[in-house]
Amino acid sequence: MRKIGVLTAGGDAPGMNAAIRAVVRFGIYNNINIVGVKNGFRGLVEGDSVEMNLSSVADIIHRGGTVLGSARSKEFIGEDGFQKALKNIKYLGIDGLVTIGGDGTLKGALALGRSGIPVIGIPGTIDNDLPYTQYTLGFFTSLTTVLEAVEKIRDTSSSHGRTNVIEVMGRNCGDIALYAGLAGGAEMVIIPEVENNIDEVCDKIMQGRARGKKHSIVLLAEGAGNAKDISEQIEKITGITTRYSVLGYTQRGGTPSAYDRLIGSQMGAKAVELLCCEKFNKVLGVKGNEIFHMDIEEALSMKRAFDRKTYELTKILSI
Ligand SMILES: Nc1ncnc2c1ncn2[C@@H]1O[C@H](COP(=O)(O)OP(=O)(O)OP(=O)(O)O)[C@@H](O)[C@H]1O
Ligand SMILES: O=P(O)(O)OC[C@H]1O[C@](O)(CO)[C@@H](O)[C@@H]1O
Repeated sequence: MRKIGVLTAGGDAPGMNAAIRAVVRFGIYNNINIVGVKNGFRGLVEGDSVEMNLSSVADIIHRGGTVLGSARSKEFIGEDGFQKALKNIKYLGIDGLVTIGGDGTLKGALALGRSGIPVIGIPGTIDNDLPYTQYTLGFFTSLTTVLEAVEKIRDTSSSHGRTNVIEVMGRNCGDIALYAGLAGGAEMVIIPEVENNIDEVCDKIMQGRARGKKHSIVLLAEGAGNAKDISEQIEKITGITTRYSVLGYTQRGGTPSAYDRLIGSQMGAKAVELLCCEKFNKVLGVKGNEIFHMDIEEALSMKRAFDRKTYELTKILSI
């Protein structure tokens, strides 16, 4: 490996900068040139890149977002764009590529791998929706941000004796809502993995009231419904004033947590190591305290196992 490229695609996620930094520094330490591809796969299609040196990644480990920029590139998926990307990879002299992003990014990496480009994927998305890995880069930072919001909203919920519905991101995955629900002591979580039973949610709120609870927090995953509709339904059934907040992009930015910096750094270095020992077309993941790798194709074929235990526990602990 003489030259490795690195790109970030899809939604940005805190911890991506730590991973970029590790690819660059670990690569240079091993006498490999590193090129940063700008704005995800769009940068490959357009040949937009920058040679990276030790200073290119100085002062970024603690920053959210991605210094390389990100994009959702439709052009790359089309045949013309894809061929342009392959041409630019050759032109830039890239021998191997590290992609950082979610499931779409992994599909892009797999397509390149099948065309003979050695690739390694790093899972970077706040959604935690990749079935093969316990955690993705950005998830824990996002959770922390959600918890800060939950705590602030809980204050006003208690003061006014209201119900507050908080809508969080996650696309079709309920993990942000579920884990923030458990860690934030929410009364109920509404997630796509479990059929929404509004009567059960309302019963829970009323039970809480009956034993003197002042606040009621409902965490809603974006994939399970709309905060305005759910709030209106709750207010209608319970008769309790119900407000809603949509946390939106606050969840995707901000200072990466210690955990996201750690796994970002470990994965960045591991990606370079795998390319150097000719282990190609792999994706990295987390299991317990370990970083592991597996074939991208196999990882993409896996189905998500729903964490029902955590869901049940969240319900039990909020009685
Ligand atoms: N089937 C595919 N084949 C080739 N490339 C793909 C495919 N799907 C997605 N991509 C490329 O990967 C990019 C990132 O994918 P996508 O926009 O779905 O985000 P993601 O990686 O899933 O991240 P997030 O989970 O944060 O949304 C796309 O913009 C596209 O360029
Ligand atoms: O950046 P965009 O295209 O608005 O995408 C938003 C989506 O991206 C994510 O932030 C990350 O996948 C999702 O949680 C959300 O639904």
